[in-house]
Amino acid sequence: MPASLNVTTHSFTDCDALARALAERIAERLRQGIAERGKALLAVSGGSTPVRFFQQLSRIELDWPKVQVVLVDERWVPETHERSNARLVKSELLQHAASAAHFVPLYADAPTPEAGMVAVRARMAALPYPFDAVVLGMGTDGHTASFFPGGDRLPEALDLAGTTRVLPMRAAGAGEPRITFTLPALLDTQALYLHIEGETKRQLLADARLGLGAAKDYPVRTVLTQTRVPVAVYWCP
Ligand SMILES: O=C(O)[C@H](O)[C@@H](O)[C@H](O)[C@H](O)COP(=O)(O)O
Repeated sequence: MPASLNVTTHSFTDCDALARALAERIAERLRQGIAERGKALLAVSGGSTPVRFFQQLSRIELDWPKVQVVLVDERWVPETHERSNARLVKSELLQHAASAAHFVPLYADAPTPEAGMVAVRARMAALPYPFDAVVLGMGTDGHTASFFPGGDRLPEALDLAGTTRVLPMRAAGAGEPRITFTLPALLDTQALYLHIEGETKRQLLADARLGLGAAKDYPVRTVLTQTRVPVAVYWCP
């Protein structure tokens, strides 16, 4: 499949409409997973962008007890920390109808991601892959998940031939140490979404897709140019 055909863009004039449409799309995927195999697995991103989408999805009725939710990446901080993605998922997504879903954290109570890795790997190995849906975000430095420019394990995380599912990641732009699903692990999915908002990110993504200037080295480019799974970009201004 030519790379250009692998990416479709869904543009919305208002971000609430995007959140509703994406939530409905993901709910449909989860329902399909439950219908086909009695359970569903969803991976979501942290950061600030997904809040409205989480709020919409949390109110959609479906068989939530059969849904397991994970994060594509996590900052290595306890759930009580304001930068914890788990905290965000619990307060914005696992509410209302979705409070019956089962959240599986990427964080373990250990001082470093390396020290917690055995526990986290075992937890993640027990999940029912493939994902029914993976929803990525993107930073203005071109990172997605914890695939940060200059990340200490970036080549390993992006290696499509790799077999490791989760990795620690450290990078100057990442703040605290992180833990992230690798790209091949995230591509083990029925459907892949990239949710971005704002003109800056739209332009950056376009540049990354075409490999223009500095954007040719942005980690998100590897997601856009892979041909294993189509990418549905959801964008609003
Ligand atoms: O933990 C995280 O930071 C995320 O999972 C990360 O990959 C996020 O999707 C981007 O940084 C976008 O973040 P914003 O939505 O805050 O711009």
